[in-house]
Amino acid sequence: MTHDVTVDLGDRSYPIRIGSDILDSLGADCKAAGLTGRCLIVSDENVAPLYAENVFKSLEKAGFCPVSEVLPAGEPTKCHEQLLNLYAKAAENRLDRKCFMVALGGGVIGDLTGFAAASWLRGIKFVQVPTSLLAMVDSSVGGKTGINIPAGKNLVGAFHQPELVMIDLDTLKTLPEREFAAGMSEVAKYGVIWDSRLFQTLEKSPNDFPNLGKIISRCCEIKAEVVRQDEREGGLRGILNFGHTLAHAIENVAGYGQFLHGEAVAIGMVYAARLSVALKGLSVEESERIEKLLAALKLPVTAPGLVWSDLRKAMAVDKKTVGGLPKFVLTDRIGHVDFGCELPEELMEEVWDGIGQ
Ligand SMILES: NC(=O)c1ccc[n+]([C@@H]2O[C@H](COP(=O)([O-])OP(=O)(O)OC[C@H]3O[C@@H](n4cnc5c(N)ncnc54)[C@H](O)[C@@H]3O)[C@@H](O)[C@H]2O)c1
Ligand SMILES: O=C(O)C(=O)C[C@@H](O)[C@H](O)[C@H](O)COP(=O)(O)O
Ligand SMILES: [Zn+2]
Repeated sequence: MTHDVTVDLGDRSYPIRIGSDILDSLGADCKAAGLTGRCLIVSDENVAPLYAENVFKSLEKAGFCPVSEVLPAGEPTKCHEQLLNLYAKAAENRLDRKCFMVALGGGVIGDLTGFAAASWLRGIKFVQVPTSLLAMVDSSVGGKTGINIPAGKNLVGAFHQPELVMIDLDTLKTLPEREFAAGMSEVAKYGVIWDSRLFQTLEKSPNDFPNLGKIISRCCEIKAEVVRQDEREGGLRGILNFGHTLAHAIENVAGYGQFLHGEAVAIGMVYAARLSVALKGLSVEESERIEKLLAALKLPVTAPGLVWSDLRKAMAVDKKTVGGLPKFVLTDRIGHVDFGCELPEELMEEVWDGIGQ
């Protein structure tokens, strides 16, 4: 059985299809979505051996002509060299404007492939098949695509919506524990920014998720609603960046290796919660609840060894920085946030000192 959440964007609307053991129907669903021609399936070295054959066969059976490209796993793959590599594959396989790409994997593959599709021939269609928890609840939905460059995280990219998002919950069975926890970080984010009941559900049993499908579906609903209201981040969409102002700086300064994105976001959310106590009247008790939940989800809540001046320098090139001032998403109570908040420099450093140690 499948369940659909719709991302409602007029003539660019698309379904997020959620179900178990549904990779076999990808080809038929792509056909139903009006896709045609050849397609380039992009995956990584961990995911491809597990799922690429199924996806390939399903697309072939539905009459498409698939070709595959398998990239190294991990954040460093979200770079311009791999983007050029995908353009080369697209050229070699004569991907024309009627063809499409399929991103099979986590957020790294989704962001990179989405940007390749957004820019190849000035834009061809693509499909997201997220296989990590993080990609299911966040990166595959909403059309933010892009790559990292040495100056910073996600600095080059485009808004380009997929035609379809296919979430096969069974693929989570092979996801490593650390990657699962990283995905739970973005799940907890939705609780803080939008849904206090979701936050409470996680608090009640942070190590056991009998209703994981429902939790994933709820996260997709929240993201779909935020994106419906503000596709290109003119305002409201900024709330999805809760914890990310610091997180992106941490990932960049640590060299995209030490911390997974979700882990950096967890540290960033602790930082944002503490800032919120100082500036938004968030109670110390609620700030501690956020911190306790993240720790219970097996996420890091401190980041020893990173130097504030390096982080501050990295923040200066973040895309949310305007006129040298980084913007933060802060919360006054669990379930509600404000975006675009500016802070005194001393406070930024003082609160960091409690986390960076
Ligand atoms: N576009 C957006 O809106 C958005 C939102 C959130 C995060 N992101 C981006 O997403 C990226 C992080 O995504 P991620 O956490 O999925 O990382 P990832 O793509 O590196 O995947 C995590 C790891 O798990 C492996 N993996 C994935 N699915 C698997 C499975 N089913 N079984 C076994 N192994 C599997 C991958 O090979 C990889 O090693 C970051 O670059 C982040 O910036 C983008
Ligand atoms: O979809 C969004 O909007 C988000 O902000 C989701 C974030 O979890 C994600 O990490 C996103 O890639 C951050 O985008 P950026 O434009 O701030 O780099
Ligand atoms: Zn994120």
